[in-house]
Amino acid sequence: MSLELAAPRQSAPSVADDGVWLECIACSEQFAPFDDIRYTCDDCDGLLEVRYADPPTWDDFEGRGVWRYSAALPFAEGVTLPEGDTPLHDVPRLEEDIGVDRLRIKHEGMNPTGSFKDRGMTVGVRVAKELGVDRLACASTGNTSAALAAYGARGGMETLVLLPAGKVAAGKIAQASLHDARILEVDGNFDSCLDIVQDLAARGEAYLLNSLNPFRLEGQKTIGLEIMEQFRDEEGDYPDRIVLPVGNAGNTSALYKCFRELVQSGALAESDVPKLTGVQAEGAAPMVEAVEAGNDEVRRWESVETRATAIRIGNPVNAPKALPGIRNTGGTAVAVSDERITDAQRALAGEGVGVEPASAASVAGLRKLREQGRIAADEQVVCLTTGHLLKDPDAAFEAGDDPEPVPNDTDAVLAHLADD
Ligand SMILES: Cc1ncc(COP(=O)(O)O)c(C=O)c1O
Ligand SMILES: N[C@@H](CCOP(=O)(O)O)C(=O)O
Repeated sequence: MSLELAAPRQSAPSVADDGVWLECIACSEQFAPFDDIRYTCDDCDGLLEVRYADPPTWDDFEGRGVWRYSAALPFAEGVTLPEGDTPLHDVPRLEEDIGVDRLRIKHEGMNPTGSFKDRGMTVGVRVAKELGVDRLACASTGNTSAALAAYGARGGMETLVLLPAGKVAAGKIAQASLHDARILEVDGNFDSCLDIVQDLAARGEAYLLNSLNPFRLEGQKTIGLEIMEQFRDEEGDYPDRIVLPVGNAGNTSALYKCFRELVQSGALAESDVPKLTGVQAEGAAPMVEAVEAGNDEVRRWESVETRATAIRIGNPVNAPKALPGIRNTGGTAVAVSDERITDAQRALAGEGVGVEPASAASVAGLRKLREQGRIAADEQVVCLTTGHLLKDPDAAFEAGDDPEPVPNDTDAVLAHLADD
């Protein structure tokens, strides 16, 4: 395994604010974190990362939720609902059925707005306040818009969300609507919505809070910190592998950064870093294509389709951060059919864990990789489930059984039950 992780601690450059700065992952140019609004490098347009002179160790964390990890974040507190502290479920039947030594489900659908995006928004909206911006904006397949709307409302700020028309699950639009976001439905896919939001941001019309914003990923990094602490406390060890759905590849990037910082601070041995394993739907799998072909760049897919609308994404903007994360941790990537996703959604529901289709992709991917022999039976695995079942009620109805009409009479109900 070549982690390229253990870069020595850096002393803070002159641009740093309280030991925090932004650094381009392509050309290493450094920037002050809050003197100006930027999402990418001024010089080469590369992706930016938040860097710390002093990444923390386990003893530096106290409290609960995302802000337990404030020592690993740019601020001590944020605009909170609060978020994080999500369950790590055991799923014994699924574990046995798939055939791994341990299987745990980190259910991010249990965040306040029902997805992991809340972890990013609590930090991102805090940064927006620091920068003094007026209007927050995002492109979204649904969950980002729900989270932005809620956290924007919490922070008393104006929010604007651009959604691909007809391709966003009902629960998510309902959330954005009630939390008072201005919702624009674009006649295009998610990737074209993001192109427009990037243009608006470049023209100074809005502060972009998609995962291209490096501060969003700082909040999402806490998924990794929580998994490592919870798994270690319950199993006495760290997981061998984390399997997660991939859309814009923000979580893959955030988890990789989490592990790099833990190794940097001495909190984690390189050999204990879990293998990051990404799963995409077959109809929207540009990252899988790049991993399988050994490419350093991801080709944009202009046409994408999957029932898992949350990961219906053809141009993962965080690919330059996420591809090294998968490769350097010894992970892999796999594409799964919509049928496999629905089967996994049912299997999780059968263990009491209700997730939306994109979330079930992680379990579908794990099963496929086990069937192919690409994951060993002795592995301890955490699957990330990213959004709650109620986000997409239509998909839940399609995957579940139909209600049975019965007369308004107890004997008739008993007769109906006996009929089976
Ligand atoms: C429910 C859900 N799962 C997975 C993803 C993919 O996450 P990422 O974009 O961080 O790869 C998204 C959104 O992108 C999502 O909304
Ligand atoms: N699934 C996402 C797509 C946008 O991803 P982001 O992490 O870049 O905001 C969504 O819910 O909109």
